[in-house]
Amino acid sequence: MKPDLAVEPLDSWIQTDGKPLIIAGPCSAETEEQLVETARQLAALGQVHAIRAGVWKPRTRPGSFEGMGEPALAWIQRAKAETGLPFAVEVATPQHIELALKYGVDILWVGARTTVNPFNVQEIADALKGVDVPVLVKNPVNPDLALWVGAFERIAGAGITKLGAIHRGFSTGEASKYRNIPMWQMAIELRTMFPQLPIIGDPSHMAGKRAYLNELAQMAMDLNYDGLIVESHIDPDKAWSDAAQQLTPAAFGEMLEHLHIRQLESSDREFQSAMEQIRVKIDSVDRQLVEHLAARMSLVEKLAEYKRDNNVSMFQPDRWKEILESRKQLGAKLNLYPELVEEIYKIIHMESIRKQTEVINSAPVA
Ligand SMILES: C=C(O[C@@H]1C=C(C(=O)O)C=C[C@H]1O)C(=O)O
Repeated sequence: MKPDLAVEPLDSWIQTDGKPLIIAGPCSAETEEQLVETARQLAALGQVHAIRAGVWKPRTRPGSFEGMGEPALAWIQRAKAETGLPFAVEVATPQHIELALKYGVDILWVGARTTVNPFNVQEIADALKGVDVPVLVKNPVNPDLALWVGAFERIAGAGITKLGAIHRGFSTGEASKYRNIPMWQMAIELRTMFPQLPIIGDPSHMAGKRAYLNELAQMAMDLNYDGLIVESHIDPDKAWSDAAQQLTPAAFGEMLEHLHIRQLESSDREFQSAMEQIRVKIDSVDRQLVEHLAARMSLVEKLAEYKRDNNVSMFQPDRWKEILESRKQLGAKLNLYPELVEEIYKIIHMESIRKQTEVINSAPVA
C-alpha cells in the first residue's frame, strides 16, 4: 500500500505571511500569572504565531509535576484574549481532547510518549471524529518511522486534514550531548514520503539545554522545516518542568533574529546553470561509487568461495581492523571525517559478511 495523506497546507489554518510557523510558550502552564505574562512577552516579539502550553504532562516517574489540568485551560482563555494568539496544547486522552476543545484550544498536539502507542493514538483519533482542529503529531520516543506514519494515518483516518509533524528527536540509548538525538534522516524520509505534510522542529526537546537551541533550530531551517516549536518561560530557571531547556521570551526573540532562513529555490539563471553542471558531475561520481561498490562485492564473493572450500571463517578480525584504520586515514587525508568513513565501512563490512554467509552456506562448486 502506497501511503498517502490528505493534508491541507499550513497557511490554510494559520497565517504566517510565508514565514516559518513559530510556536513558543512554556513547557507547562504553572500559574495564571506565569502563563499570561509569558504569552504577553512572546506576543510582543511580533514573530510568534501561536503559544504552546503544557496542561497535562506525561512524566517519567510519579511524584513529578504533572500539569495543572483543567484550571490551566481557563488561564489559556485569558492569555488568548490578551494576546489574540491561538494556543496549542498536548492531548493524550479523549478526555483531554474534550476539555481542550471545550475551552477553545486552537491546536492540539500528540506527544512522543503517546505516538508510541497505537492504542492511545487510535483512541485519540476516535475522539477527533467530526472535529475540525489542527493536530500536530510528535515523533515517537524511539526512532521508528512506521510508528510515526501510523499515527498520521490513524488521525487522518478520523477526518483530520490540518495535520503536521513535530520532530522532537529520539531516545536511542546512544551517548549524545543532546537530550533526544535529532536523527535528521528520519524527518527527511518523512518529507520524502509525504511532501505535503508540514514538519515543525522542536529544538527544545532535542537539546535539553539552552546552549544547543540555536544550532538545532538553524539545522531545522536548513532542512526546509515549516516551523519551530520552542519552550519559553518568563523565569526559566524557576520553571517547574524542563528548566534547563527553556529560555526567556527576550532570549527567544534574539534567537529568532539570528536564524538564517534560506529559500528552497532561486530563479537566478546563472545559479541554475552552475548548479546543473555540478549536478551532472555528481551523477557521474555517484555512478562510479555504485559501480565500485558492486565490483568490491564481487571480489568478496570470490574470496568467500575460497574460504568455503578451505573451511575458513568469513570474519577476519585482523584484516577488518587493518581495513578500517587504513580507510579512515585515507579519508582524513582527503578531508573526510574519519567517523563518516567508519560508518560507511561498517555497513559495507556487514554486507560483505552477509554475502559471504550466503556463499559459504551454498554447496561447493563441483
Ligand atoms: C573479505 C573478507 O572477509 C571479511 C570482510 C572484509 C571486507 O569486506 O573487506 C574484511 C575482513 C573479513 O572480516 C576478507 O577476509 O578479506
